Amino acid sequence: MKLRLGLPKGSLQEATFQLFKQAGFNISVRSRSYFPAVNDPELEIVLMRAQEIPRYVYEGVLDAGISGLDWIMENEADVVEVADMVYAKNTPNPIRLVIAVADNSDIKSVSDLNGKRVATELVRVTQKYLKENGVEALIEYSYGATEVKVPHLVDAIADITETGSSLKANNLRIIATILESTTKLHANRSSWEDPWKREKLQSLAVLLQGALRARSKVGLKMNVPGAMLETILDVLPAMKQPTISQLVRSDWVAVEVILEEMQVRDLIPALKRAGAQDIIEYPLTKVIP
Ligand SMILES: Nc1ncnc2c1ncn2[C@@H]1O[C@H](COP(=O)(O)OP(=O)(O)OP(=O)(O)O)[C@@H](O)[C@H]1O
Ligand SMILES: O=P(O)(O)OC[C@H]1O[C@H](OP(=O)(O)OP(=O)(O)O)[C@H](O)[C@@H]1O
Ligand SMILES: [Mg+2]
Repeated sequence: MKLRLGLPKGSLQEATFQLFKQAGFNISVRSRSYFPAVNDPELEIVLMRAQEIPRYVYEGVLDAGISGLDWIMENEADVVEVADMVYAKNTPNPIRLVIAVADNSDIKSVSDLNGKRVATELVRVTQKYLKENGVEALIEYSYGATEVKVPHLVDAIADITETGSSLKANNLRIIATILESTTKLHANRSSWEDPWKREKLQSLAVLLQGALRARSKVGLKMNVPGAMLETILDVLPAMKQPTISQLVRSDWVAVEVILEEMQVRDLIPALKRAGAQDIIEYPLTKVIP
């Protein structure tokens, strides 16, 4: 038995392959081949455009796939969300589909878009949003490079923003957010009813989400004189229950804790001051709660 899984070519490809590698799946693509090899005989991977994956999952050509919520909605694909995975092309954050106009435009809010031209790759989602806001605008499909069309070709665009650099480079100003989108592992409804496929998808989800969760965390280990232990425990973040182990033939203990990487910069000097020694920090590959 094999699970047929669609992975996105394009913006999400690199980030997705890296995540799979961290989760234990090595995917290798030969140039121009859309069926990459993977070190799991139970997976058959197909590389496709993220725009189309939800539709093929819905139709059952694929058992499951990875694409953004934006394309699941644009395709109106009735699929099962197996896992929400918050990563994008460049950052570990959600992306937004926004409406933007030229910095110096008279358009201040969505209601000013009546009768205006709007270019977007996500025509249906944009149309629905404007309709809900009582706006009638001319929405045209854009094949990409959408930002450059303002102000000469269109009055506004609805486009994805992640770091904001494309908007900034083209002197655009956001007037509304249509939706926030994250990357979804999603499945075909009948594939999800198949016990083997469901279990395979759930295992995949645990590994992928475990890998994502591990990215912002690190492990910290140190040796502490027994007498200093209470002071050290006061310094460590209150929410954590550190593991304490006795060092052989000594009254020292080893203290181990997993925490947010962001906390470490302040913590290590404080631990040192409080008497900890041999402090080591190590990266984590997976964290499964
Ligand atoms: N910075 C980003 N810009 C655009 N899409 C992004 C970004 N980060 C993540 N995504 C997600 O990637 C998917 C789009 O992927 P895909 O690669 O098929 O299109 P694309 O990036 O427009 O391709 P291309 O590179 O040919 O323009 C969407 O589901 C979107 O949510
Ligand atoms: O906020 P940012 O970090 O700048 O990312 C957003 C940009 O990335 C995507 O473009 P893509 O690379 O897919 O090119 P395209 O416009 O040709 O589709 C998206 O359509 C935006 O243009
Ligand atoms: Mg694009």
